[in-house]
Formats: sequence, C-alpha cells, structure tokens
Amino acid sequence: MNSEYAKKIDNLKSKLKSYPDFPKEGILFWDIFSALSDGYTCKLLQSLLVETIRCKYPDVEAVVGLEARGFLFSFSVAAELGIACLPIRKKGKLPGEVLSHKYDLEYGSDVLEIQKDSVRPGLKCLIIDDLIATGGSIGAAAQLLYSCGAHVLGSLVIIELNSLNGRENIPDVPVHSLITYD
Ligand SMILES: O=P(O)(O)OC[C@H]1O[C@H](OP(=O)(O)OP(=O)(O)O)[C@H](O)[C@@H]1O
Ligand SMILES: Nc1ncnc2[nH]cnc12
Repeated sequence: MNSEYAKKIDNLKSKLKSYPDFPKEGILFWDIFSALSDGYTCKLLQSLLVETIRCKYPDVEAVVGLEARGFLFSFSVAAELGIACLPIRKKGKLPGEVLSHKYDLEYGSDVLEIQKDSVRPGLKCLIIDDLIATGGSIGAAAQLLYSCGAHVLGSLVIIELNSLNGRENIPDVPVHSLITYD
C-alpha cells in the first residue's frame, strides 16, 4: 500500500473516538459511528475498504457482514465491487433453516446464525466487521461458513485491539485490520 493509503489511515484514525467503561466497567469502547458523522470520512473509509479488498483479497466472491456494525460495511463494499453480500445475524433474526454457533466476546457471550442455503460449497468468502477484540465473533462466523462448505479467505476489520489476542485465537482465519490499538 502507498503513502496516499497511509495518509487516509491517519485521517480515519483521527476521527475515531473511544469511551471508557462502556458497556461495562473496565471496557474501553471504540465507537465506529464517530467516524461516520461526516460525509468525507464515510467516503474515505469506503475507499480504504474497497482498495484493501482489491489488493489483499482479489478473488473474493461474497462479503459476509456480522450483525450489527459489520452490516454498515458489507453492503457498501459489495455494491461497489459487484459481489454478493451475505448476513450472519444474532440468534432468532434470520428466517428459514439456520445453523447456530455460540461464542464469547469481550463483554459477554452470544449466538450467531447463518441461513443454511445462503452459501454454495466453495464460495470464496470474506468476513467483514468493524472491530476484532477477542476474535470470538469472527471465529464463530468462520465456523458457520465452514459448516456450509464455504471457502473462508479471511477477514477484514477497521479496528484491531491487540491486547485481546484476537488473531492468535483464530489462527485459521487471516485477519487484515486498517488500524490497531495496543
Ligand atoms: O472479537 P470479539 O470479542 O468477538 O468482539 C468484536 C465484536 O463485538 C462487537 O459486536 P457486538 O457483538 O457488541 O454487536 P453489535 O455490532 O450488534 O453492537 C463488534 O462489532 C464485533 O462484532
Ligand atoms: N472494546 C470494544 N469496543 C467496541 N466494540 C467492541 N466489541 C468488543 N470489544 C469492543
């Protein structure tokens, strides 16, 4: 990636805000919505995500967004790249036959689901989300995709929280992040 890309990353970083003790005491919460409150940064972020996918995952056939914040980015990049946009949602939100996977995250545990027939075997998928903390959500999403026979190319997030060892916890799923915090 070139120096123009690095400048865009610095610009994006300057727009991100964090909130101590949310949603629980001891958690420093990184709020992706703070970067979306001006149109310039929305365009900047969109172009960074699309450029990163074209460079790192050129063969991708479907982006898989994780509810809820991942959805902000999965549709917009899929529309620009002209590829499929598939949802993985929290328990009880998807109609039809679903597969479920329980997982832990930084401030609790949850269940993610995928529609059984949403993925054809071998489909080259990229998981997209706003942030990786423990890696629980991306790990659960990858398990669901494997169960459907998908080929998981990796994952793309805007923010990576290094101290929570997310990428080490999901060694089978390559993680690409735009910004990391220690
Ligand atoms: O790496 P992990 O430890 O799994 O944490 C990261 C996940 O946590 C947040 O989602 P959350 O489940 O809070 O849902 P939301 O997007 O609906 O707010 C975030 O958007 C990621 O999906
Ligand atoms: N620290 C954090 N900030 C924002 N979203 C998160 N999801 C899990 N941990 C988080």
